[in-house]
Amino acid sequence: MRTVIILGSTGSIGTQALDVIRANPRDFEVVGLAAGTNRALLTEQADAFGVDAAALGTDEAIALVRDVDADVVLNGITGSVGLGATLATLEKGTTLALANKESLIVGGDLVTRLAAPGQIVPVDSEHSALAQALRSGIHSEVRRLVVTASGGPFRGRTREQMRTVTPAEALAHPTWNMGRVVTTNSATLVNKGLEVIEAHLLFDVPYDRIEVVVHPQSLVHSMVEFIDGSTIAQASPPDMRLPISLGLDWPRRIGGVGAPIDWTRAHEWTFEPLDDTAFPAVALAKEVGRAGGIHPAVYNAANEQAVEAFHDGRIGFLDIVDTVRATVDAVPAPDGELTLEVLLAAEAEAREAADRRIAALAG
Ligand SMILES: NC(=O)C1=CN([C@@H]2O[C@H](COP(=O)(O)OP(=O)(O)OC[C@H]3O[C@@H](n4cnc5c(N)ncnc54)[C@H](OP(=O)(O)O)[C@@H]3O)[C@@H](O)[C@H]2O)C=CC1
Ligand SMILES: CC(=O)[C@@H](O)[C@H](O)COP(=O)(O)O
Ligand SMILES: [Mn+2]
Repeated sequence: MRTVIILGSTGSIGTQALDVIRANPRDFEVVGLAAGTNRALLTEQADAFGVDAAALGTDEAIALVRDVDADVVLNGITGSVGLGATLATLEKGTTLALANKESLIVGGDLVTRLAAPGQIVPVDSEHSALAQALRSGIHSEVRRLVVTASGGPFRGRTREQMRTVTPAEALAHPTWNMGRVVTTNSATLVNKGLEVIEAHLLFDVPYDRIEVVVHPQSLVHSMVEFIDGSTIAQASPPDMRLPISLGLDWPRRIGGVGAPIDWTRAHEWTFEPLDDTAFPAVALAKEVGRAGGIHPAVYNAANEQAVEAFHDGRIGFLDIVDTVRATVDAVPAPDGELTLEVLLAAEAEAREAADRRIAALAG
C-alpha cells in the first residue's frame, strides 16, 4: 500500500490519478489533495477518498507536502508555479512523481542537485517511455534519446497557414485530451521543446543526442537508441493512466491500468522529421537548454504569458513563439551564482518583458 499526495487533483492529470487509485484501492491510499481554485471539486474528492488534508493554492500545497507524510507526491500542477512544491517534496525526501515538467525546466540544476538518485519518477508520457526503455541498458550504452511528438493539430502547415488559427483550433489536439496550457504548447511545439530540456535534465544525455521525431498516432511514446544499433520503443494507446500508475509505484506495473494495442487490427505507424521552419520552438528550446542558467526559465515564463494572451485574444498564434524568442533575446543572464532568488527574479523579468511585447502587439 502506497500513500499518495496529489497536487493539481482537479486537473487532467489529477483526476486521472484518482481514477487509477479508485480502481486499485488495495495498492494506494490518498493522504493529501491540493488544487488551485476549484474548491467544490476538491471538497468532493476529499469526501470521496476520505482525505483530511486538502489545500487550495500554491502556499497551502507546499505546506501540505511538508506537513503530511506520504510515500509519493504526484505534482500535477500546471505551470512554473509548481516549482515550490517540487522543491518541498525533494527537500522532504519523498518520491516525486513529476508531471509538472515546468518546475524541472525552470529549476534546472537546482532541482536535479536536490534530488537523490531515483527520487524523481517521470510521469510525462515520453519520459516515462524513456525510463521504461532505459531499463534495458546502461547509460554508457545509450546513443540517442528519440522523443516522439504528435505534431499537434497544425502538423503539415506552413507558418503562413497558421497565422489566423483560433484558440479553439489550437485546443483540438489530435490524440490527447489534456489541460489548456499543455494542449496549446503541443500546437506550438513548445511542449516538445520543454520535453527535450526535461529529457536532458532527467537522463543526463547531451542535447546533440536528443532527437525529436513526429509520430502522429501517439502510440510510440519515445525510444532509446543504443550503441549497437538497437532501438527500444515503448508503445501503448495514448492514455495517461499508464505513466501515472508507473509514477505512483515505480517500477511496479499495475494490472489492467490501460488497454493494450489491438494487434488483431491493421495499423499504420508513421514517423517524419519535424519542420523546424514552421515550428521553431524545439530548436529554440535546445538553444536555451544548452545555454542553461536562467534561460530555460525565461523561455517557459515568456511562453506562459504568451499562451494566456493568445487565449484572451490579445495576440495571434504565431506571436506565441515569436514572443518567447524575443524575450529570450531580451533578458540577459545575470552575473554570479545561480540561486533560487536569481531564477525567480529572471522569471519575473521575463514575464514583464513578454507582457511589454504582447501589449505592443495588441496595441
Ligand atoms: N494532461 C496531461 O495528459 C499531461 C499533463 N502534463 C503536465 O502535467 C501538468 C498538469 O497538466 P494538466 O493536468 O493537463 O493541467 P490542468 O490545467 O488540467 O490542471 C492543472 C491543475 O493544477 C491546479 N493548479 C493550478 N494552479 C495551482 C496552484 N497555484 N496551486 C495548486 N494547484 C494549482 C489546478 O487547480 P484548479 O483546477 O483548481 O485551478 C488543476 O488541478 C502540466 O505541467 C502538464 O504539462 C504532462 C503530460 C500529460
Ligand atoms: C501526454 C503527454 O505526455 C503530452 O505532453 C503529450 O506529449 C502531448 O503531445 P504532443 O506534444 O506530442 O503533441
Ligand atoms: Mn508529454
